[in-house]
Amino acid sequence: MEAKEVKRLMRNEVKHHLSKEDPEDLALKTSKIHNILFEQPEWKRAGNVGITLSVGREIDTYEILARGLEENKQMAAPKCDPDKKTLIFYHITSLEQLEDSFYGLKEPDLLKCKKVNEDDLDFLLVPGIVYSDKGYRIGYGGGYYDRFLSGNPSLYTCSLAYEIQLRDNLPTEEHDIAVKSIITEKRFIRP
Ligand SMILES: Nc1nc2c(c(=O)[nH]1)N(C=O)[C@@H](CNc1ccc(C(=O)N[C@@H](CCC(=O)O)C(=O)O)cc1)CN2
Ligand SMILES: Nc1ncnc2c1ncn2[C@@H]1O[C@H](COP(=O)(O)OP(=O)(O)OP(=O)(O)O)[C@@H](O)[C@H]1O
Repeated sequence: MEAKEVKRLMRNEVKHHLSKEDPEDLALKTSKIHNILFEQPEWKRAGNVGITLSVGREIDTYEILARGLEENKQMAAPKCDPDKKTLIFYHITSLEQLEDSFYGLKEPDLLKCKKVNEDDLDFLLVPGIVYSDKGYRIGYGGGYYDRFLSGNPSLYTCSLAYEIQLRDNLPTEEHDIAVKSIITEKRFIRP
């Protein structure tokens, strides 16, 4: 089977698994993950953080946004260009600067936000559905983050995941770029 097909199956399997989990259980795990994140030296040092706005069973990032703003960090969220499959980050200081976008996503409203210089980001939270302890990940299949990271190779990257999202032997393709760290409710993984 081709890597693409295996990725599709694994994505669906983990999504299904997540949909069966008890929301209260997940919320407890989320708070453990947040606490580990906020203790991380890279987070503490970061002045300019890129995050997505979580939807559905993704690990909550709204609390991360709030915490970052409290800690006087510049927080930035991406706007997708669905044709080119690229991401452009914009500074956000309030939820009022967000609007509903395609695919059920919340994205910055360009009329209300300033564009971020990619080189200024120093900490990027990378979303995904399935992860390996080598730092490889499977996302929604847009290739948005692989493309973004290939242009920003030295950026510090971190993914948040429940243990049940980890799998051994993820298929990898030439373009896949591993994240530098993964935080689960049980551990800090630095591949
Ligand atoms: N909360 C959140 N925001 C995020 C991401 C994310 O994973 N989570 N992304 C992480 O990258 C980007 C959005 N990723 C996307 C990836 C694919 C499609 C999409 O159009 N999917 C097609 C089917 C794709 C396919 O299977 O070929 C569709 O459903 O029509 C949309 C958004 C940026 N924002
Ligand atoms: N750096 C890149 N340059 C060109 N095409 C790319 C690049 N990275 C990924 N792609 C294309 O994007 C498609 C989707 O990639 P992949 O399945 O790895 O996405 P994903 O990691 O699940 O999604 P995302 O990064 O949006 O979370 C691939 O088929 C690939 O052709």
